[in-house]
Amino acid sequence: MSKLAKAPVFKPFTLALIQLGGISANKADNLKHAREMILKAAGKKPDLIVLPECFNSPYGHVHFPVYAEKIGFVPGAPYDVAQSESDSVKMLSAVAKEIGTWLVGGSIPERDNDKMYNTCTVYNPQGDLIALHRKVHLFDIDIPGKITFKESETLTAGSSINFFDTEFARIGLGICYDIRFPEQAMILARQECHVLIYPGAFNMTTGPLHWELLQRGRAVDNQVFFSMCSPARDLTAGYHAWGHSMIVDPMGKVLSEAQDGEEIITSEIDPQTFIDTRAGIPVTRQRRFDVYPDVAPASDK
Ligand SMILES: O=C(O)CCC(=O)C(=O)O
Repeated sequence: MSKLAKAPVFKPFTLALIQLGGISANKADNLKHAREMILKAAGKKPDLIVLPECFNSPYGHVHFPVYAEKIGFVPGAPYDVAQSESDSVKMLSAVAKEIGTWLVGGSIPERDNDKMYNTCTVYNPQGDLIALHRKVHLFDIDIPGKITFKESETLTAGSSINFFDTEFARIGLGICYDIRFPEQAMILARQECHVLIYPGAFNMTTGPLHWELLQRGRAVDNQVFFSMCSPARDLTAGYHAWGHSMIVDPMGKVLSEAQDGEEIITSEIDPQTFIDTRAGIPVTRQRRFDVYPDVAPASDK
């Protein structure tokens, strides 16, 4: 791994999550509504806006191939949005530029040759597509009588850990089921991320028990801010999302939480909490790499 660039100085900022409702079978309508909600969120003057997992498509195997878009992003290379074949990328880029705000574009089904991914794209306030994360851990679960889902029937897993730098923080990315793998969050934290953002869509079985627990757990383990943004619950849809989009601080305190309908929530992200947590409970300096293997990036050793 090449040496990591130094993380930006962590500065106060406002984070907004859009718990998007009304995701229908019509992609153009979904993009139009997402755009309207981004404009509405911008009225709260946030520095960073987040959309939920699978925001342009209903969630399900039958839908992924129909809604999948070619993005063609190559990490480290400039991306020309004007040449993009993705309507979602074009909309997100244009609206990020229009409002002059950082935007984490939830996720969409992405097609790359014969493979499909669950993919999150990130835009700077100039509208440039600057980062992309493909869900690393596919949602394959089977809880008899409750929920069976196998994303791997149609999707391919991503194979990289991703973060991006803003002028106020280093922000790590994951998508939904990725949260169940503490290693991913731990590596992002070791790569000096201050805030981890995972668009997600838990369900009515695992949501009530695990949604908050996992976010508070990852926040406390890593002493970072942690946030998941869900679609609103729609009982007429095939997949019933849990909702409850949430922002958690490094002490594990829930700063803001949505209910289950369409809603925009915001929180002030205060670096002092990050500093105080790490000073008061100094686990970042108490690790016993003599007892267990180090997971820090090789370049840091
Ligand atoms: O882990 C869970 O319980 C839900 C995960 C999920 O819905 C997803 O990855 O899309």
